[in-house]
Amino acid sequence: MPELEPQNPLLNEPENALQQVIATKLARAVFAGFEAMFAEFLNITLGAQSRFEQQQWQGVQSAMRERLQVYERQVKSVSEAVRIIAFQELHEPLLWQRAKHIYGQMVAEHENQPIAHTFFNSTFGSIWDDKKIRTVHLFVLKAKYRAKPRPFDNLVSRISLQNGFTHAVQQLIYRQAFRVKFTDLAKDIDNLQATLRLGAKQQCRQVYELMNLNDGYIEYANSLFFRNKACYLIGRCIAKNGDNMPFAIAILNTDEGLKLDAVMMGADQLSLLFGFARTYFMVDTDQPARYVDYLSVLMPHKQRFELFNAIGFIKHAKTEFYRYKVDTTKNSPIEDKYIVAPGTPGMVMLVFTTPGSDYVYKVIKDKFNAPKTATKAHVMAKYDFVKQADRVGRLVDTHEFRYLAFDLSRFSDELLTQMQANIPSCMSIANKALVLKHVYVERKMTPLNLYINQCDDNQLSKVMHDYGQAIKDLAGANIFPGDMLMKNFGVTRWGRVVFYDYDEICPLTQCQFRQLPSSENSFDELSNESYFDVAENDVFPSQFKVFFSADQRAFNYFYEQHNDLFSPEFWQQCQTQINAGYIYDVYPYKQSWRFG
Ligand SMILES: Nc1ncnc2c1ncn2[C@@H]1O[C@H](COP(=O)(O)OP(=O)(O)OP(=O)(O)O)[C@@H](O)[C@H]1O
Repeated sequence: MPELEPQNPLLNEPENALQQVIATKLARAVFAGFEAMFAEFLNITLGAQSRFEQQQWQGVQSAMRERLQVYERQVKSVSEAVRIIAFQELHEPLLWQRAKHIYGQMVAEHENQPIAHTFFNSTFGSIWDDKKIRTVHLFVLKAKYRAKPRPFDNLVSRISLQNGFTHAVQQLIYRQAFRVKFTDLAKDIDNLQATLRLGAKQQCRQVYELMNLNDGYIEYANSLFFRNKACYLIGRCIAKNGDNMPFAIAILNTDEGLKLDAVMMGADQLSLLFGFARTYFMVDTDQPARYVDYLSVLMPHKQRFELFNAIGFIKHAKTEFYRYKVDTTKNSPIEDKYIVAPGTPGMVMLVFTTPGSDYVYKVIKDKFNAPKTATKAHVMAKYDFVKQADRVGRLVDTHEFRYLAFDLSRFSDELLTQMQANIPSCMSIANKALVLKHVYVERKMTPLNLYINQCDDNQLSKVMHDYGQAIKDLAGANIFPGDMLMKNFGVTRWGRVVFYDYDEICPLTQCQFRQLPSSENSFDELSNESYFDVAENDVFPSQFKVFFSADQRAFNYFYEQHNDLFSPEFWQQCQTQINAGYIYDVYPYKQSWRFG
């Protein structure tokens, strides 16, 4: 056990010897919980390769859900232990300050110190009333809690180009050990090396020249990245002068065997793979923070919290997000105020952002506008459902925060008025801070209903194609958005359509898709009352046309490409496949990038 620093003023009082003993036990319990959490998380992750090799696609989905439960389960178990250990001193702030200090020393040299810090914060948060939590009890903002980038040399391997680029590419693939064989490795390697050469020629001249001179090397991450039905080999081609081109090679396990399917090159293409609407990767490493450092080198514009999130450390990602939020607010001009998010105001959510921010904040309203009848708990359950779902690149990831503090001076008057009217029970103002008791944070996009106003014909056709494809991808993943109006979808900076309004979302298999019965009496159809019985889960695809009532041009493009969505048969067929256990292929790269 590390010695406590004598200079700590808290520890100089002899009468506190007992508290010191208890604090040490607390710290040890939290540390043991952290290690147990990490081991359990890792064990699930370690199974990813086997599941991939055996094509256990249902198992992939359930492992993903299972892994999402690990952290909270361990926090719960530790907090139960801690309640016994701390007994009547459980809510003694000084005890926790001591425990934090001891814990800080215990994990000072730990490989995963940043995540261990977050675990302490979570345990503390699960015991204390959120209102009483002060940053002095947490590892959050101070510079000393922020991990500096560390070397990642032991996470990667390098292959010299001295025997030629093609040889190095061969080596890169030969070194990957799988139980399943490649169907046509020679062809795959040929495709891969030709595509990498072309990519380097277009994106990174220095790398291209050295490929031709057999100079430089290929570097790759020793751990593979698994997600859904694919596995990714990630690395970069590096020229002698340090210029480099990152890549991610997609490997599929088809019925005929393994196959290299595509390669993404350059930070922008890799970003698509690590996008915020995708499920988390399984990366079998016990050094996740260093992996984040490595990924930051490959994708410098991705924030650390996005990368922690991408590899499944979603709770620690929240700590990192909080730091990012505080820093960006501090560094942004004072005029960059919080305003109501552009677009159609929600009936359920109050949504705000700043013009310069990449994020929106969503708070559930105290009362929902008609015709919404759900409850707060119901809406939260829907957001939870999405968190557990395979988001297939079409559902924005959300991060749930409690008691998130904002700088009050940054709120526009209009937004404050709206907040006071719509979310009074969820906000409190103290001194210079506005605190939200519960808020979701998600990536900002351009709402589709606004996006189409700026589109020329070509862009409109493209985005309508992707809108329909988004609905189809979701259907394939057993998700029915419920409300498919354009205002509920956003367009990313890559032009991808992603859904973000979750209060009516549900499993596709729970819906009943029906043909609209034709009326025997022509007056029936004009009546305001339904002329046939409608159950709560009935859906009439022919009525989806109303989503476009405001824009005939958009409807025409949509209908041209996706008229199957207007018939019940399309949806029923999806249901049959889902019920038969089929899992659709969803590629995080363009069809045209596939090797074929
Ligand atoms: N991720 C996002 N990026 C940009 N704008 C967003 C985002 N999420 C929501 N908005 C904006 O906020 C509005 C309301 O959000 P959302 O649809 O989630 O709320 P809601 O109350 O559930 O809506 P509804 O009334 O349709 O149920 C959207 O119409 C859009 O203009």
